[in-house]
Amino acid sequence: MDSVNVSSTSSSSLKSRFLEPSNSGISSIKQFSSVSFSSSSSSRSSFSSGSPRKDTLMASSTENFKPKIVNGPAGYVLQDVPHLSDYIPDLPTYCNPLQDNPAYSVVKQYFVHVDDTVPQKIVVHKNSPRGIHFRRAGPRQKVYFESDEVHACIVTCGGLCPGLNTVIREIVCGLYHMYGVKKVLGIDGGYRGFYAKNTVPLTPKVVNDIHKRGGTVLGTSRGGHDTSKIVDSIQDRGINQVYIIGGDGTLKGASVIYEEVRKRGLKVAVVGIPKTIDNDIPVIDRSFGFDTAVEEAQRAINAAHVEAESIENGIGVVKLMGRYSGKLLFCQKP
Ligand SMILES: Nc1ncnc2c1ncn2[C@@H]1O[C@H](COP(=O)(O)OP(=O)(O)OP(=O)(O)O)[C@@H](O)[C@H]1O
Ligand SMILES: O=P(O)(O)OC[C@H]1O[C@](O)(CO)[C@@H](O)[C@@H]1O
Repeated sequence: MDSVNVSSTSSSSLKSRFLEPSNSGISSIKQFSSVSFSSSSSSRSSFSSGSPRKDTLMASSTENFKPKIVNGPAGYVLQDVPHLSDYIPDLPTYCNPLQDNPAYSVVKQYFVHVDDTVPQKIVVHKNSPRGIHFRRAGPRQKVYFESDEVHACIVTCGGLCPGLNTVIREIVCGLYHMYGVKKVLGIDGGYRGFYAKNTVPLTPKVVNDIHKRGGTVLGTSRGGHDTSKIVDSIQDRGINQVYIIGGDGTLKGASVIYEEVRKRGLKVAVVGIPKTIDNDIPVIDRSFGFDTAVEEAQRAINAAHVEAESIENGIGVVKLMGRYSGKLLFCQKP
């Protein structure tokens, strides 16, 4: 599926992707699913708490990657994320602009407390350690950038997944309307777009209708990750917030970009937004696009079922995406 999607987007220009309607994300799921092959996903499926995607991420992260572990009482472990304040001393903070937003200011306790964390395992025994926790996502009362100081960029890498354009749109509209950020740049065609391609300014007007289309309006690619060239480009363009949407390879790429940013002492926030059509991310219930993938796969299965029923000894075989996860398969109605 990935190769079908990537080649279909990489041949079109950044401008035409914004102008022309395309359904490449969803229709290519159909396209792939309607080709019949055998399914082996179920034999490799895993629903254990130590999901393969997470293990892969942890084990094969970049050489320099050292997890930030904080131990607390009763066996509490926080597997933390790195922060600008780890390497930039005395970083000033500012009040979150959301506090003046009429839509939010009336809601009490809207902000996430800096010490809020989420447990990996919800069920624990009375005497067992409290276990691994992750930082809770959400808006903080204090932020580290002033609105007019922010120059953000967004890049999409790896294979397609339904919902990529919605995520791009939400970042742009969220930054504009909620945080008063006016400078957001789209990077064309994945990581290599940082140094080899065009960029496009993203505004709420530009992204207004993109959530109705499949694929990614920014284009995507595999390969082309030259860390120092990417960080040179970030530095040259004065970018200080980098939103990176992609799978495990992309997030390993984000991790090395962060390492380089840290090494150079830059005030640049690197944000990884996990994309997987396989829904194999622990802790969260659903990764974006998974429900659409389930629905579209169901259509292919229904079509194969009709075909198989219509002839004597007919067999319909549908191969689904899912690699070691198998969740796409298990969510189908028989
Ligand atoms: N270990 C790594 N270090 C730096 N960059 C990487 C690494 N692995 C992958 N990348 C870069 O990340 C981008 C996307 O990687 P990849 O093709 O593996 O897709 P992915 O993000 O895993 O998505 P998918 O789930 O669709 O495969 C590519 O530009 C690739 O060069
Ligand atoms: O091309 P490969 O290695 O078979 O990988 C395909 C796998 O990649 C994904 O598209 C994304 O993880 C899976 O859904 C799919 O099973």
